[in-house]
Amino acid sequence: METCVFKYRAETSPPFFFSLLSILNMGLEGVEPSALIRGFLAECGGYAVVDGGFATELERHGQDLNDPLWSAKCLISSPQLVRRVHLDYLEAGANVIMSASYQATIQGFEAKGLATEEAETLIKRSVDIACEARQIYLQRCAKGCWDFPHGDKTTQRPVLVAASVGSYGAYLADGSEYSGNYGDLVTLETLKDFHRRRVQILASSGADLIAFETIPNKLEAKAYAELLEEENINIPAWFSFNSKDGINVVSGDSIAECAYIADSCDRVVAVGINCTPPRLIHGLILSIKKVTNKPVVIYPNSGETYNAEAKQWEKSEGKTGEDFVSYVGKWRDAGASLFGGCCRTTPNTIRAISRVLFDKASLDN
Ligand code: MET
Ligand SMILES: [Zn+2]
Repeated sequence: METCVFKYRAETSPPFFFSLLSILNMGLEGVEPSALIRGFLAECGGYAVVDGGFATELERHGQDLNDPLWSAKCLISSPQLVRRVHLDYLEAGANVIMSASYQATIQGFEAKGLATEEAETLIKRSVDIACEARQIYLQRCAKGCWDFPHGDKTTQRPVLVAASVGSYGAYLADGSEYSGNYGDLVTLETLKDFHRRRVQILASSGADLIAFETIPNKLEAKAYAELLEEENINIPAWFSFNSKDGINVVSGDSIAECAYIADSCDRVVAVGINCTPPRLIHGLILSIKKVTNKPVVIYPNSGETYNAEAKQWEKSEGKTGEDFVSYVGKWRDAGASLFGGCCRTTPNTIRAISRVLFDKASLDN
């Protein structure tokens, strides 16, 4: 297996690349996958920073993503902007950037008239673009062009590229991404067949891990876990669920049962929550910690609610926008290890999270 970060080793040679990434380069055979993420977290200083909202950041840059492909539309129309947004998150302090493949599906591209081969190339391209951004970023760091938001400027910050996988509901673009209700006709096999090819492509794309994001129900978590085993996927994965009530995932399935599915799969190295209001995160971390010792990843949305009729985001109760960063210390104390943002969070959110985690002064406050 080739991880695209590995080729930077000769140029940069930070200790990180000899430890974690040399293991990653060997694949998962013979290595306890959780050791990979723990090594990565140790290299990061105990906690890692994940990037922020990707699609909504493309929108902030003027893109109209009112399209079934959502952010994946920009893989065709604005690949430079995709790279730029990755770079903005790296510059803001992210240790993990997620590819623009969330809603990039073979079925979705084919519905736009693309050939299967073109669709597959675009999915792989999403990871290539993220890897290019990382290369540019690391080269700029090596030249000392950019200041690190934290830490020793002579040390390379570890950066992983995660290949994003959105749910079947995200592809349907019919609201089921946030209801988790696929109806009785959708079975475990339907979901595995839907995701299989994209997961295969992403597993051999050069990404360091697969981020299964915004998982709305137990069935889809089970489908991912079985796919990882059946296809012998040899890069690690994380499972991240979404919730509307802080108790269950959006379908009503219990977060404990969902987290247990993730815990039972050796290839899953972190479990968590994304695209969920910040005020619900604390309780969810505690519930997840009860069923797994795997690191917990959380990247809430800004706390605003999308009004589908008015086609706009509206303020809701609790802290929203940059204010939610004040919760980060509490989430860390509850046991989370990876922190970022989802929809409507920005590079400023990520910069602020990075400051809270790594700035000694703010930790003591
Ligand atoms: N990583 C994806 C994004 O920020 C997650 C979307 S959640 C609906 O675009
Ligand atoms: Zn989101």
